[in-house]
Amino acid sequence: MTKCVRFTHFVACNILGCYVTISVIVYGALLFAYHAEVQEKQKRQIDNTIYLLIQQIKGSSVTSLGSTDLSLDDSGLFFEVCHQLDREGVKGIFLQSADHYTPILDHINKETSALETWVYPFSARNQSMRLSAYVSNDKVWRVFIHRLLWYMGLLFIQTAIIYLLLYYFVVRGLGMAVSGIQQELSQMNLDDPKRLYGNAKFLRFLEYQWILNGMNKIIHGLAASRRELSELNSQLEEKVAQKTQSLEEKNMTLVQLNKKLYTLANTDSLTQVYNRTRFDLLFREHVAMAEHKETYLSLLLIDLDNFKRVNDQFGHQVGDHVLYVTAKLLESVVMNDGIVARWGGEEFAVLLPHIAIDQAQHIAETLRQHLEEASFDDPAIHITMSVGVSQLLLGESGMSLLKRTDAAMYQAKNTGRNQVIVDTGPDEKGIS
Ligand SMILES: Nc1nc2c(ncn2[C@@H]2O[C@H](COP(=O)(O)OP(=O)(O)OP(=O)(O)O)[C@@H](O)[C@H]2O)c(=O)[nH]1
Repeated sequence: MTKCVRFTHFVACNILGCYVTISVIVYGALLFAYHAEVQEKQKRQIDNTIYLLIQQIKGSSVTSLGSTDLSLDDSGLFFEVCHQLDREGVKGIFLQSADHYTPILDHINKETSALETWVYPFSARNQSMRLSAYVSNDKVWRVFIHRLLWYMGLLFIQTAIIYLLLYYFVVRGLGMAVSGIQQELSQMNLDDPKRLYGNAKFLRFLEYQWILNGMNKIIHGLAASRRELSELNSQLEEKVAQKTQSLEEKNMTLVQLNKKLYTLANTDSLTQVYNRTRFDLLFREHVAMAEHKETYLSLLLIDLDNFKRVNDQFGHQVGDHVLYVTAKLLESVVMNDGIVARWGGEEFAVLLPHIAIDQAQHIAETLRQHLEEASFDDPAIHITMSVGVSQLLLGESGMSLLKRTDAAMYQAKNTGRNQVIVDTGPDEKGIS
């Protein structure tokens, strides 16, 4: 808005400048004409004065204006006219004969006798003389300057009125022109831009149309860019979503593979119970925990009896199946009370945290009975187990526990198989 006002000033100043220049020229011409008119008027006035004076003094009628013929006899009259004109402020007085043109002003103010001396040469020649006079420049200039001031005042007032009118109409016009656009812009929706029409009153001005066209171009350009940007954005979002989905799928696959890897690393592939590596780790952890918290920890080591015969008699595949069924049987009996692992070959280990040796013995006996009674695909298959049972003693190492349990298991093997041998400590051993 400030810029508009400055522009208004610019326009107003230019128009006013032209107006003032033209006015000065017009007023100058008027003044020039007036000057000539004043001079003419003054001349007529002087002539009139001279005429009246002569009439008054001479008492006779004079026919011509502007010049007065005087005879020598009128020399007295002549002096009186001269003095009277002098009093009126007439500066230039000329005495003119047929061949002579003499300014006599200076002589008027001198002694009358001197003037008479000066005039007499004319009278001696007995010529008629013509008296001419003009008004002093000072008087003309006074009138002229008065008129000039008057014109200047008039010019000033006109300029001020025009300036105010211009200012009012231009500012108001610009305001109205802009407010039309402003209103349309405030309701503009860049997703579906309408064409700007502005204020209809100002459409006949080219500049206004140029501005509107320019703005319409910019707005439509903006809307097009916005649409492109939005399309690119949605494409980008789609791509990101696709990538994310693919990454999630890969991640899922990775998690599953990781799980598989973990299972493979920790599980025996045939029996699907923990393998020896995993069991060793769990065994160390539970021994440490039991020592630390002083809780029970019992261990069963199981060896299938005469398993070689099963292999030899029914084949390795059947042997494998028997191993698998045995592992499932162990798991079903132990459930969450312990950890079942394949110790190696046809041997299994069962770790029983928080379980004392009596209960461990009971579990071992249950296992033994279940396997003894178990039936396989071929009814001819009959399998039993020898079990060694022991409990971690206070201050005992894991290795010692293993050795004692292993020894108990071998004892069960060597003393008839299909039995449970309990190792309660360094001194005592029990058979069930
Ligand atoms: N089918 C099969 N057989 C196995 C597997 N691992 C070990 N064996 C067999 O288990 C048998 C173990 O035989 P031995 O060490 O003589 O023991 P045993 O025949 O059970 O005799 P005792 O232990 O003295 O009662 C061998 O024949 C091995 O081949 C296995 O994963 N699958």
